Amino acid sequence: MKEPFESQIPEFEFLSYEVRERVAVVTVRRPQALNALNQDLLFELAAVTDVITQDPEVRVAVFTGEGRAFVAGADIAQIADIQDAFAGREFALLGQTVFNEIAALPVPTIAAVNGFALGGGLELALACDLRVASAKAKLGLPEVSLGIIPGFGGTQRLLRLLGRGRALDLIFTGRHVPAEEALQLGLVNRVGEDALELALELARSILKNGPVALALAKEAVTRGEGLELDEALEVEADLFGFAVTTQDMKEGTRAFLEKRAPEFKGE
Ligand SMILES: C/C=C/C(=O)SCCNC(=O)CCNC(=O)[C@H](O)C(C)(C)COP(=O)(O)OP(=O)(O)OC[C@H]1O[C@@H](n2cnc3c(N)ncnc32)[C@H](O)[C@@H]1OP(=O)(O)O
Repeated sequence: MKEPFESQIPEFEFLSYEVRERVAVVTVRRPQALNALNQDLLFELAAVTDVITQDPEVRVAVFTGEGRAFVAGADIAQIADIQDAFAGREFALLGQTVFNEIAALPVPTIAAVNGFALGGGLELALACDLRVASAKAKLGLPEVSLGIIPGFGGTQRLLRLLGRGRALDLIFTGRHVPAEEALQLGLVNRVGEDALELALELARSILKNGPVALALAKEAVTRGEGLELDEALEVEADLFGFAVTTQDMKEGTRAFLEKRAPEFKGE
């Protein structure tokens, strides 16, 4: 007999994982250190991406933090112990690999920024597709204040999201950007009282749509980002071609013509 999926979920020390109405909620739980990312926590984040990918229930994933921080960065005590350039590069590559895995998740991902999202914390949020923040959240890349640079993808993902001028403003000053300003900059998509509630509300509005179409749309945007426009448009056309072959397309178009809500199966 097949084991229920829940029994295959590993025990996490620094994370909790739960699924609420098809939304996976991953909560980073190391509140005594403002959820700073030590190496074990990074390994657990990598493991949880496998869980999300394999969990048949999950259609959207939300990442958030326990207590007053989302994630206050990589663990500064561990960084202080790094002895040479090789080990420093390995540390950056570890964080980049884990965040690449999060960025490559097939389902839409949302960072619910409930408090400080600094350094590696903002880099985690930047690896998600969308970011929502509570009004009290503060976001930034303060690495230069420690004599280092963002190393978990921040220099590249912030550049792509905000453009060179605004990215370098945040990277050079290392300042903590308040949520309202982050909204104006386009660093976050929405601001409200409670980041998790906001993320779940956003997830609900995504869940109404065709699951395969969501994955294909994410793939089109992701693959197109690094290409010339003509090549990127070819990728879009190919993925559109795939979308029209799905059961979800048949259901979505039929439901429209029959003036009823679609019932997508993700096939
Ligand atoms: C490649 C990636 C590189 C990086 O990510 S480098 C790290 C970038 N992040 C930062 O530079 C932020 C560091 N943290 C802070 O600046 C402050 O915290 C805050 C402004 C976020 C909050 O300040 P306050 O409210 O005064 O709290 P508190 O007493 O500083 O922090 C509570 C406990 O949390 C620990 N902690 C906070 N951030 C980190 C961290 N990133 N790494 C390791 N520990 C951290 C502290 O040390 C302390 O611990 P204790 O109570 O034992 O003194």
